[in-house]
Amino acid sequence: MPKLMRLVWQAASGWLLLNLALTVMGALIPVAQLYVTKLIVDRVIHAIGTSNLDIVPLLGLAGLGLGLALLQEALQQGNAFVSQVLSDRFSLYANGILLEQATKLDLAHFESAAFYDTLNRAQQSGSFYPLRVIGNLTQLAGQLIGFAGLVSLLLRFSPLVVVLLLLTSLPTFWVGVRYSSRRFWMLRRQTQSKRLADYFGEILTDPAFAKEVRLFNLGDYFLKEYREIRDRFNQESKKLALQQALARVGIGIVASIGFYGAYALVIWQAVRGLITVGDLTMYAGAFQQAQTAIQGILQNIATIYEYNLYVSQYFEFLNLKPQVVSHTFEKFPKKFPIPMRSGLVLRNVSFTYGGASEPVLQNINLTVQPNECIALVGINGSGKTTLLKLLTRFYDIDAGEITIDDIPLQEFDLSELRAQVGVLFQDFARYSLSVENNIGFGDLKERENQDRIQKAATDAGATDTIAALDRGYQTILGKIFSGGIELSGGQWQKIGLARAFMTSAQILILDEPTAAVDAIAEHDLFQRFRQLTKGKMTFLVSHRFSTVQMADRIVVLDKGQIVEVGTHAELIALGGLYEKMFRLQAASYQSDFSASD
Ligand SMILES: Nc1ncnc2c1ncn2[C@@H]1O[C@H](COP(=O)(O)OP(=O)(O)OP(=O)(O)O)[C@@H](O)[C@H]1O
Repeated sequence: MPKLMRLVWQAASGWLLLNLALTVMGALIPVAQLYVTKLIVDRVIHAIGTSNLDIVPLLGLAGLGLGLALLQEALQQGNAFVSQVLSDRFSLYANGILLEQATKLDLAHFESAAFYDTLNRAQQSGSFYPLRVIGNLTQLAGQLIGFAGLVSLLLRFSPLVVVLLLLTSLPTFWVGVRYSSRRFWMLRRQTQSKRLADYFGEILTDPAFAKEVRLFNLGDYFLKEYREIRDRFNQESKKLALQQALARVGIGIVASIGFYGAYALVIWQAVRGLITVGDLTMYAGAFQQAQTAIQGILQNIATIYEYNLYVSQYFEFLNLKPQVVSHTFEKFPKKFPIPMRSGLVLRNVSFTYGGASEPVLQNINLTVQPNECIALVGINGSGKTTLLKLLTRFYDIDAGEITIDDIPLQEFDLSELRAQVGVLFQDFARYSLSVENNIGFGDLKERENQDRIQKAATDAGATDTIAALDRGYQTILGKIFSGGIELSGGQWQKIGLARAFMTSAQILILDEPTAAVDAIAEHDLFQRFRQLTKGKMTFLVSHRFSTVQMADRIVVLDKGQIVEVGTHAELIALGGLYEKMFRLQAASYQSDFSASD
């Protein structure tokens, strides 16, 4: 609760105070209205009894009643406006914090189902429930003040009535809390199934799946799965709602007994002449309002309790901590050497993915000169991408050491390190934004520098692709937004490559960036890449040996270990795994050629 209060205060302190003030003022009006009604009734009865009607004070009281009613209406409308502004401000603030937190977390978080459960719950809870808690709290403050006023009226009549009122209202509270928490735990339990249903929904609506869904006729299957899960949720919800409704019937009976008991008492007192008819009207009204108020208060507390459970899910997400941080030397991180002198060294490096039982990389030893081009080769799953991800500290290693100019990677500021390692991954991002943005994001400060962007596009061999687009660099890519143009896989790769060329990083990594381009284009591209990156440390992963041969040295990985290192000629002469893979690919090309002959 204090955390939440701080959050709302930071988001919109002025609007929160205004909301509170208007609610409290609005709560006092019904009490004043009751008192004015009593004064009117007493005057009328007095006038009837004495046949002496003094109309002016009566009109004054009626005017006061009207004024109070108008004021209440104005306060209600004013508060509705204030609540809307508060709500808009807060949801923007809370969502912003959630997204900010998401950008700070590790890549490893995005590879865990538990993380997605937490994120999903935070997204569901974050924008709605915190404000509901605040709304209910201000409402509660108003209710308590209004209730105190009514109680002070009732105490003049009988403390017993107040006790009766409290006792007959307690079951409301109990039922409220019980069913709120049951509903909360039900929804929490359903998180993963709900995500699965959402996922099925996404498959049916996401363009990435649209082709296969039609081709394999998967639509009905996913729809059925979706409906089954949602229907199960509906059944559970219905069962709970029915139990809650029955419990509420019981509460209603208890409350009615309380109300009519007290009402009888008031009438009895009036009949005995102990109170005036005005008092009778006031007490009956006060009792009814007080009962509604206390039930409202207790129900409100139960609701706050329930909403707080949801809010805790929002904070659960905000409490996640990234593991990979610039922590060790936060105050004085080492400067990344520009230029690098001795280069990169991996010493006995081992790494296991979180949740995996076996290490994916074991005992890796490798030294790379600042101007060297290294090709990584190995069968699928041998650990090539993982090794490259360690260089950007997407994960921290379990054992060994990775250094640049003898400085361990952890001693650099994380963002400075990442600015020095430019990567184009296999699964690079395709932003459904302009070509200019897609390339410019490679160096955010230069994203409007047309010359840099055009040079990067030229280096990546993307100029022909861009020239063919109607709006050139301003063309929106992808089909999600109006006017968007979809590119082929190879064209997208060139755009991605141009983004990698935007960076002024000293280490450049291309992880199978050319899988979707043809062999000739790949050969051209790597030749250009070699020229452009002369003097830089570069890594490339490719399954095409014609490309791999261009590297200064080739590192062969097998089951997470380096098994061979050398030039193409050396490795062929060695007659090991590399030679075998090379021979197999050459043979398949030959058979392709002879088949086409
Ligand atoms: N995020 C991850 N979490 C857990 N295991 C992973 C993760 N990424 C990869 N792996 C596992 O690590 C091993 C090596 O994967 P990696 O992607 O490094 O191989 P690769 O050599 O680049 O393969 P490819 O040639 O198919 O791209 C594989 O067995 C894979 O299942």
